[in-house]
Amino acid sequence: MLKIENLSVDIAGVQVLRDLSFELTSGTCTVLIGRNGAGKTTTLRSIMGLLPRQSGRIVLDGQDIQDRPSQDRARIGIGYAPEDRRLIGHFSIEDNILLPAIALNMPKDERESRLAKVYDFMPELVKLKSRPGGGVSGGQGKMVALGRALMVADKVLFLDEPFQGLAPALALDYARTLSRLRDDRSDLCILVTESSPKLLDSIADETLLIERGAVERRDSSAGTNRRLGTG
Ligand SMILES: Nc1ncnc2c1ncn2[C@@H]1O[C@H](COP(=O)(O)OP(=O)(O)OP(=O)(O)O)[C@@H](O)[C@H]1O
Repeated sequence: MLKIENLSVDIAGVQVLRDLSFELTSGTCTVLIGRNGAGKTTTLRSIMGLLPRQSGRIVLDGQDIQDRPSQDRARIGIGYAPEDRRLIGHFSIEDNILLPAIALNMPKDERESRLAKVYDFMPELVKLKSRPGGGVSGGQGKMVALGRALMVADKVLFLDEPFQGLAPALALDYARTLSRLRDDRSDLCILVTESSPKLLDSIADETLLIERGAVERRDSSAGTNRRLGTG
């Protein structure tokens, strides 16, 4: 379980996240919905340790991780696919997928067994593996970015606006892949950000709304929004 407690983050002297608190549970998919500029990317980047926080705790399976260096996030099992896919154009797709494992100095056996699991789960990546990173479409790139995040995502998977710019058929494929992942991986907390909830309605176990850097939980059964407590 990942717990975010009272996270506040300023960027350039402006408060962007305000006392944000929420929890992610293993085996579930949480969707963080918010309009442009609401703070979705800032939330993920802050949890990844890529932005400094003013206050707040980040607790993974009972351990405080907020003061650990950002490069430790992958080591402790958090996979992250940023909004811009960040594939390296002159590396092969396979090397792009392997990048976090290489960065962590993972032993070759482990790297290969993790890669085999990613290919098992996403066989469409096998066909692309020899292509250069710069030689795939936007939608294929999103799949590669998901595979790369899965290389290290033992506990948590963050996907930042994965549907943005995807054609409807590819978006449906991506949503199906996500749905399988949610069903297959009871050990994984999944957090997906989106500006529109439509595609994710069927796989969201919980939907959080973020507005001007503060989070609300949408209680779909009651049809109301409830501001999350700050304690
Ligand atoms: N580098 C920066 N400098 C100044 N302000 C920033 C910076 N990065 C983000 N912000 C501000 O922080 C707020 C939240 O931005 P963020 O990118 O987290 O939103 P978002 O919900 O992910 O939006 P989008 O859907 O457009 O990606 C916005 O008001 C944005 O202008």
